[in-house]
Amino acid sequence: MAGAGDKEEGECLNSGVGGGDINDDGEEGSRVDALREGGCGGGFQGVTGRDRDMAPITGNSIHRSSSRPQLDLSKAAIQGNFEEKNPTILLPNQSDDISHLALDIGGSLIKLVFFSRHEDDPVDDTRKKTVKQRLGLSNICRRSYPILGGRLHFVKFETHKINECLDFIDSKQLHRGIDSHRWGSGTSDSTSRGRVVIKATGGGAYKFADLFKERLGVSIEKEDEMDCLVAGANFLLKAIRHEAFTHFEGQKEFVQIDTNELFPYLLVNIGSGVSMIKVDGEGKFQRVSGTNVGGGTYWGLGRLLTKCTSFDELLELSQRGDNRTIDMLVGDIYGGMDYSKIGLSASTIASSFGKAISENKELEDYRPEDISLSLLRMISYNIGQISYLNALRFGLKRIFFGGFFIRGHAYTMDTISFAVHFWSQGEMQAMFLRHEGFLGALGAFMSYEKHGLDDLMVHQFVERFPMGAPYTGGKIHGPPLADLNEKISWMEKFVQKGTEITAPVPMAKPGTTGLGGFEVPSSKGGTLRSDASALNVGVLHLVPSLEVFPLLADAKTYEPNTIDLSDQGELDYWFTVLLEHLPDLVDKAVASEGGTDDAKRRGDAFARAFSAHLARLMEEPTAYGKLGLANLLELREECLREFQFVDAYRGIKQRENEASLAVLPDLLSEIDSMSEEARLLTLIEGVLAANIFDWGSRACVDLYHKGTIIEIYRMSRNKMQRPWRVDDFDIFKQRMLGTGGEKPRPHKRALLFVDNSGADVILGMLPLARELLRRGTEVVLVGNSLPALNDVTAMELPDIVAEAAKHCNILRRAAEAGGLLVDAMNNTLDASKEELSFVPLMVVENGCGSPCIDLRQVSSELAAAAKDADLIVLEGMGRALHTNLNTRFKCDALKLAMVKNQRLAEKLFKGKIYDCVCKYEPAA
Ligand SMILES: CC(C)(COP(=O)(O)O)[C@@H](O)C(=O)NCCC(=O)O
Ligand SMILES: [Mn+2]
Repeated sequence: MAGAGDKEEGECLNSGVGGGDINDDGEEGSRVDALREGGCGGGFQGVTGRDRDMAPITGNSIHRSSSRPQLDLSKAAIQGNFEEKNPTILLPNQSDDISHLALDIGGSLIKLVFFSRHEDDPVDDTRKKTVKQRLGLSNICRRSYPILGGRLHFVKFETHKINECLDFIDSKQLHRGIDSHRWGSGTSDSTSRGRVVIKATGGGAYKFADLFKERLGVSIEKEDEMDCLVAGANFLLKAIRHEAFTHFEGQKEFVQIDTNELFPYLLVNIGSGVSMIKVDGEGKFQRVSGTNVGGGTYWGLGRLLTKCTSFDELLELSQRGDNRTIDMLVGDIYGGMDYSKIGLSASTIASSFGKAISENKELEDYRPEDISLSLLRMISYNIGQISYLNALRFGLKRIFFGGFFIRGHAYTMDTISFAVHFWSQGEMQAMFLRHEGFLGALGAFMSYEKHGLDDLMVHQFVERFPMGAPYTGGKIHGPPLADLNEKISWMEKFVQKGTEITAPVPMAKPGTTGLGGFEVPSSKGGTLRSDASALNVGVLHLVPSLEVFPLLADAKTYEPNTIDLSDQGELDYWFTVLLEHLPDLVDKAVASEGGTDDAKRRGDAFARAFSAHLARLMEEPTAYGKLGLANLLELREECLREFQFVDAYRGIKQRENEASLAVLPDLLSEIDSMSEEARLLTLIEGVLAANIFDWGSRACVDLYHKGTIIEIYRMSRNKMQRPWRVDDFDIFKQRMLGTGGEKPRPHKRALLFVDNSGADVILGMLPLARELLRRGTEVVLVGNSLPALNDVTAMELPDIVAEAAKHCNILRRAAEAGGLLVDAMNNTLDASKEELSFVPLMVVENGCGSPCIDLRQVSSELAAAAKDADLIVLEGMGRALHTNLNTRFKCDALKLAMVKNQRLAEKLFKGKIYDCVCKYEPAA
């Protein structure tokens, strides 16, 4: 792996180049030693005191590896104990944002891909340290990954406004993060040293090279367009889960591509002209054909014939067109009849624009809308047909279409798909790519030598859809805005300027003619933006530490979402629920930030951003990839974070924690007075009853007005009545307590996925954890990495456990053994065997900030903890019902939740609100 052990020259410097935290990585020890001694040539001069104030070391001073981003090592200092094997090194001058960029400069659009890296928060988290030791994670650290985390941004500009693009690069200083020796030009000879080189492809890479030099002082290094297209397509198809989709008869469906079965395929890139490339592997391809009738033809002819001033306008016109007025149809020739013998319906186009020859009409007599549609159909069919023929020629079954001609336009895709389907008689599939226009730019980006991106896997990418990106009527999709104020003012402007994306356009199911294709576009309406791809592409977060949860019985077929939102009824319902929640959530969020004017402004911007997302998704539910309820709930949290609401339920969580901790001792002594059997039932009842504290449920929030936390908790417990709606308790009890006097062996390690703060975790899950500990099972509490609603986070859990441990020896000893009690920390790290004989209670973060959990992408901590686990307890609606209800695990799994939504109860269990679910499934 191109990581810490990279074999390139400048080896000793590599340790610095790869990242600031050299701690925890055994491999880096020698480099740290070198650093201490001021070794390794010039690279570490800043550390040893020589040239303390030296500017960032440039490529000139040392031959750098091109494999990783540069770090500014000036004033670097070892933090803490010098004797420690792998001390943390502080790099005070390291900017938190290192950027890299590549371009595809086409005839009409400039596509820009850039990478920004943010340093991790250097919080000295004692929990993490001990957990790493406990779980044997000490050798796992970011440094063993090929690259550090960061974000990949996709932006486009119109080529004739190239100055806007240059301004953008300049304002973000994107070209500063690059030098030819790091994100290598590949030509590391002396002539290129010190030169700032940007990789670019497309004709504009030649045409505008001087302008780039003049304006930004950078050299453009041209990359072959075909190489880039293929590299970009291969990357997307391997790295992004919901990238490729079919679009047939108005229905978009994502296709899961097995990377082992990706090749060969035909890549059809529709730009101004069209290239058809047979792709056989990584870097293995051949341009087998093409056609000069492409996007440029549509736009050029369209401009002449309709006087449209932009491509998007032309496409938009087609939405309202009827090509029958201008195209000669089979029916026109056959007196309104189908020519069914050869499979042609009366409405099949016999000759594009053919009617114009027999009618005594001038250009002005035709509606521009009809001309545009006729032209669009002509070109799309033609491309579809030639693609089919080429796929046939080489025996290829899959054809991927890319390029900005498509523009996420439903009708264009349907037309191409129809042609491929029709000619191949259903044998071949036309597929489209969500990042259709960025293939070249991505490929140019990939051509920087060994940035490690190509080593990453699908679970290490998280796509997010920030709203802080200027959107101006489908023309320019500008940069994501980092500055909060800018973001908010953009949101304000957005609302003033236009309501394009807040005015959803229903997608009517298209009428097909059965034999010969569609008569009119499937999605009509003047307000529909033709460039539907505007908000289809998010920011790609690269999180190298994410892993697939190892206990999934079948990771390949895993589907986190239980409810299918492709059902319109479900979608409408959940959209309404989320919109109804919004005012209350904004109030809570604003209050959590002190209710200041600034907080109110941010709250307003958040509400607008989230509503705009919902509107966009109403318009096209699959715009951001396959849509599930979990995505919607996470999107809400992401929007809050985007407008800097760190923890909207902070106050509520605190209040409920305090109230619950106060009654915990009484609950524990009540539990302790019971028989083993009664105790187990009471504990499970307790978890279910306490799951009622859910601020994401409208019904529950209404309930909270009716009593204190403790009153509601008591009421909920009193109402517990078996059998529950799903009741596997007896099977679980049998596994735990055995039958006929035979004691089963306790589980070795249990992972408890906790849910809400307050009573839920303190009076529900902690007592259950305590019981498991008492029985000799190690317990790992799995908490959220980031706040979501009133969920408890992994960061908050140690304090809660510490408070609870004051009243309970079992919890105290286990927490000590697990390194959760700060006072006991030092003892624990070098504790005697006797002290460690207690089974530990640990805390790990789950890697997400959502009320639900997608187990394809969890923290490395959780994945490591899972290796020895033989019991999983998933708690709450989000984690056990909305997601994972049907998930099978390699170990025993208990799913516990109270259903706090009437519709969900009906839908899933034919039950009613406040029903409980206790689903137990032994190892698959
Ligand atoms: C967001 C939630 C999944 C959180 O539930 P939890 O996981 O805390 O049990 C849940 O509150 C929910 O599905 N709410 C839906 C909205 C409503 O019923 O009002
Ligand atoms: Mn919750």
